[in-house]
Order: sequence, then C-alpha cells, then structure tokens
Amino acid sequence: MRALVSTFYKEGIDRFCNFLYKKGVEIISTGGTYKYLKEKGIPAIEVKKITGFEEILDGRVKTLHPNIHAGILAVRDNKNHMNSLKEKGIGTIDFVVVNLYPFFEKIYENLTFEEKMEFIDIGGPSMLRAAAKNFKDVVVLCDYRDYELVIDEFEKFGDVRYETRKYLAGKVFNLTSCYDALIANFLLEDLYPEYLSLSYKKAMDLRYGENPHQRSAFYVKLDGNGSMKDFEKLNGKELSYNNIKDIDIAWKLVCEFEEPACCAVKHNIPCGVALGFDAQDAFLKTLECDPVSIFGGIVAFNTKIDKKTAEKLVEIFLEVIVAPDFDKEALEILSSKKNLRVIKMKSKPSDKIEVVSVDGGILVQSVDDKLIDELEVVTEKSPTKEEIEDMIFGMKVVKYVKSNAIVVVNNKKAVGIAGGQVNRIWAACQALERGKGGNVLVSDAFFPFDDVVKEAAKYNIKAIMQPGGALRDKQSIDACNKYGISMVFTKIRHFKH
Ligand SMILES: NC(=O)c1ncn([C@@H]2O[C@H](COP(=O)(O)O)[C@@H](O)[C@H]2O)c1NC=O
Repeated sequence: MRALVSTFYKEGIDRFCNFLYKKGVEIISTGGTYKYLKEKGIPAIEVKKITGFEEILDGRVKTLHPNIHAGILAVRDNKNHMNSLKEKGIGTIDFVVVNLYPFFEKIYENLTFEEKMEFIDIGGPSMLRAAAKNFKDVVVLCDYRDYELVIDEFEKFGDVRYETRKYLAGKVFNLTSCYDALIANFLLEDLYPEYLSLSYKKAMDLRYGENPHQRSAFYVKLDGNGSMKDFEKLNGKELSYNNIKDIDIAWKLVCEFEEPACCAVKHNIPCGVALGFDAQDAFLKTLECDPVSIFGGIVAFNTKIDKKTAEKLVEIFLEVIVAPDFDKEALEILSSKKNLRVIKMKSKPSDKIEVVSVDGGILVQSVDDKLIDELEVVTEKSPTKEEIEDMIFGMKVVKYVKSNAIVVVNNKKAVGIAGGQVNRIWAACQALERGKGGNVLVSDAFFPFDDVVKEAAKYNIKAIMQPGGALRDKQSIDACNKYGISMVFTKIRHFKH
C-alpha cells in the first residue's frame, strides 16, 4: 500500500506517517513534507520520483500528474482500470493525506491581491477530491483531527471501515466546497451572485435551538468581519441560541450611538434603551424605562463597564452582559454570579447583507443602514432641538423593534417601546400607555389614518417622527395642527419582520 502525504501544516503527520510506515505503507510526499518527514526520521519517497518531474512553477505543479491521479482514481475491482495502471507502470495510492494552502486565513492578512491568489491551492483539492470520489478504495484525510480515528480502526480491524471512509470523503467535499466558495466570493465581489455559496465554519454546537427539542449550532463567517465572529465569553454558563440572537440585536442597537448607551433586550425586542453621561447612568435610565421586563434579560453597553456599573448590574437578575470591555474590578463583581454570561465584544457590526430562511429558500437583503433620508417638518409647529434629538434617538431604537413598532421617548430614554403588532394603533396605544409622560413619539412606518395622532394627543405628546408617504398623510398632519403637535417626516421606513 502507498500513501501520498502533502500537508501545508505538518501537525500530527510524523505520528501518523510513522504508524503507516510501521504497517508497511510506503509514503510519497511533496517537497516540504518530504523534508519534514526526513528530519523526523520517517522514510518517504519524493513525489518527483513517481512523476519523473521536478516540482515546477514555484510549486504550482507538483502532484498534478497522471502517475498520481490515476493511482488515486483507479477503481480496484475494475479490470480495465487495473490493466491500464499495469500497462503504464503506475502504482495505486491508497491513502491521501493533505491539508490545503491557508487561503481561509490569508484572505484577511495585509497582502496584495496577487499574493492572496497564490494561496489558492490547486494540487491539494485535486488530490483530495479524486480520493474522496474513490473513497471505497482510498482513505482520504483532510483534517489532522481524524488521524487518530484511522489509526484506531486500522489497529482494531486491520482496515478502515466503509462508513468511516465515506465520512472522511464527505468531509473533503464539505471543506473544498467551502474553500471554493470563499475564493469565488473573493473574486466576484458580488453580494448577490448566480449561485449563493456562503462559507461558514462551526463555532460551537449549541445545547438546543429556540426550544429544547430543536437541534442547533452556531456558525461564523469565514470571509469578512462581523462582530459575532470573535466575541469573548469572560464568565458564565454556555451561550444558548436565544442568547446569541439577543446579544446580536442588543450590540447592534448600542453601536448606533456615539454617547454612552445601554440597551436591555428580551425575546429579541429592546425593552429599555437610554443614553447617559456614563455606563452606570445609562443603565439606571434603561432600568427606569421598564423595570419589569428587564428581569432575566440581556443588557448591552457601548462603553467599558466600571466597578460602580457592575455593582448596579448584579442587583437584578440578568442573563447576559455585553460590552466592549470591563474593568478588572467590574469583571470580578460580575463573575461573582457564576451563571451570568459576560461577553466582551471586539468589533462593531459590519455585515453588508442579512439572511433569513424560508422553507426551501433563503432571503438575502442589504442591512438597514440608513436612518433618515431627509427631515421635513410638515406641521405648523416645528419641534424643538431637544425634541428632534429625542426623535432621532427613538428612530435608532424603533429600527430594532419588530413591526408595527412605536417608541415613546423622554430625554434620551425609550420609555415606551411596543412592537410586533398587526396594526399601528395597537402598537401606539401600548407604547403610549407604557411610556406615560414621554414627550415624543416615533413610528417605524407611516400612519395610514390619523388615529395614532389622536391617541398621542391624549398622552400629551409634543412631537412625532415618522416616514410619511401615506395616502391620508394630510389627515394626520391636520390632526397634529389641531392638537398643537409638531410632526417630522424622515422619508425612510424601518420595517422589521
Ligand atoms: N500544485 C500541486 O501540484 C500541489 N500538490 C500539492 N500541493 C499542496 O502543497 C502543500 C504541501 O507542500 P509541501 O509538501 O511542499 O510543503 C499542501 O498544502 C498541498 O495541498 C500543491 N500545491 C498547490 O497547488
């Protein structure tokens, strides 16, 4: 038996090749791998002895040769195949052990386009794919973590079982398809290509999905950045599916603001959002927005957490705290609650597209990254500077609330948040009732009727911000003028389904 070993990362190959050698398997390897094995005292044959060719074109052509590929692809119980090998003096290759040029990693490094292109492996995937196609006859390994599995089976059964070979072959196509997808996206630079191949790698298996009877795992992108790719858990229980979704929305929301901001989220809906002069102030104001719903919630900040904020945070039951950083003392205080998940975010949201699934398909769209198109005061009365600031604050919040959504704001505090309603008036009634005393009202979409304005007047709302553009805008404007409310159109809708 013969094995072809050609690996970029040499981890584990000495032990594995030593094992093969002891089992009487002849090892063929490419330049660097050959040198490595030789240094480790493991006998191997250089691939050029098999191909009759020196490696050429700076390593672009080393194993791309019929003596290699026919040795891999020949079906052992096909007489014609075996006769062809015999005629040409080609030996079979029974193990292919390859790991690829690190395109996955190099794509992020500060390299030129041409330098990155050089990290596209051609010979490696060709051998892997050939061996995977012929898995009944060839054991193929593209992941060093599988070496032990093969050693174990070989020791136990004197061979590698069919099921294991098939699994290893599946792993190859799983890897090469992802590798190719990344290259395709790198070259196409098109977020909506003909075929959508997304390259994601499993970051963790999750205990369950939205509910305990649902299976789940968390995958992170291989191409591009993204704040959920590399956060760090500094304390607490393992994260759940729902935690990850909530962290994402809470972090996105606080990243809308330059000033110290805090946001509490429950069931993927903000239940309190506030700005403050520091983290503690922002948190205490967030708590005031809705002291009931925050229980068991996720709280996110856009500033470092200090001791005094941590002391306040541990006074109530929370599931997750999210922030860009934590003081040493703050972390100690938060860590005194062993289940409390403390998440350090390392980057701001940067995705350009978002994806949701429907049965049999996925929908792709650009992220909602434009807040206001143009501000137009449409009423006799104009809002004050403070009211405008409060309404812009509210618009940043309403963007993250499921439609139909209304937010009532008082002095940079989202005191009344209501969403997920099947009509706008119900959302308005809830937000106004929850946010009694709020000054301004913000809506994610236009008012089809003047009912929201009439309701707002009952609660003494001073100013309203909404996209405008309804057939009956005039009715709402007239109602505002009647009640002395000012209204501003933004010309941008923020539905969230
Ligand atoms: N061109 C070829 O014929 C070829 N054959 C194998 N490789 C790759 O060369 C690497 C190993 O090279 P070395 O043994 O020289 O360190 C592996 O990552 C393998 O996937 C090749 N390189 C890239 O395309």
